[in-house]
Amino acid sequence: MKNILLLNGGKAFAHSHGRLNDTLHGAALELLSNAGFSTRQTKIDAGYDIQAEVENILWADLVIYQMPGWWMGAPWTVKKYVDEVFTAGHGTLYANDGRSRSHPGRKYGSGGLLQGKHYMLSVTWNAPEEAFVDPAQFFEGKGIDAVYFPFHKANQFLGMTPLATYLASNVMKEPAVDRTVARYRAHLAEVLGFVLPKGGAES
Ligand SMILES: Cc1cc2nc3c(=O)[nH]c(=O)nc-3n(C[C@H](O)[C@H](O)[C@H](O)COP(=O)(O)OP(=O)(O)OC[C@H]3O[C@@H](n4cnc5c(N)ncnc54)[C@H](O)[C@@H]3O)c2cc1C
Repeated sequence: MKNILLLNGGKAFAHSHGRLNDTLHGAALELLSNAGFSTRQTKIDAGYDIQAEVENILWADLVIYQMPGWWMGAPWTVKKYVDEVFTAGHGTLYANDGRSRSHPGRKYGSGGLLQGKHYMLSVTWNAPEEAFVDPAQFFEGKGIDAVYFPFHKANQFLGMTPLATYLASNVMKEPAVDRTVARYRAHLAEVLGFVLPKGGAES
């Protein structure tokens, strides 16, 4: 894995200020560039060229989505990015929906052209960790990836495979930004298989 596209889905709106997502995005960009990866970045809320984003995804071996949890999923700006960029990628990001005329009921979702590439979610939530993992709490113990099931499936429709999700929870009541950034750096080093530079270990 060499080329990494970092998508910053942070946005200032209501009680989200976008700063934590900017901070995590910036920390990842710095860490991964220093670790020798080639990086490109897009701040979605600042605007983007749809065709250039298709090219960025084709260039990338890994796409990282940094975004806040808004109403149980991705912000509308990130959903719009997916709708615009993935749709423009018909013929390059995906060939078709994967079915054949002889078996119209089978293999839906297998027409992606990005086999061998990966994507990763890094998400910030007001909800505490327990809300995701405890069967008695709001998300019924289903975990963060169940909450993002359609978002995962959109990326898998292109043929990409997920890397482990990074969840920063309780970020409004207890931001603990230094610890959140340190955990994220450790997560990136672990999933990408490199050693954190000295002083960069989880605190
Ligand atoms: C429309 C909407 C819907 C939402 N829906 C949900 C939902 O369904 N579930 C849920 O759990 N949450 C929900 N939220 C909350 C949302 O997930 C959080 O507001 C968001 O994750 C915070 O990310 P941010 O980048 O905007 O952080 P910010 O608002 O920028 O920062 C969060 C805190 O961290 C501090 N901080 C950030 N960066 C730094 C830094 N570099 N140094 C020091 N301190 C820093 C800030 O001062 C603040 O206290 C929703 C929010 C909105 C606006």
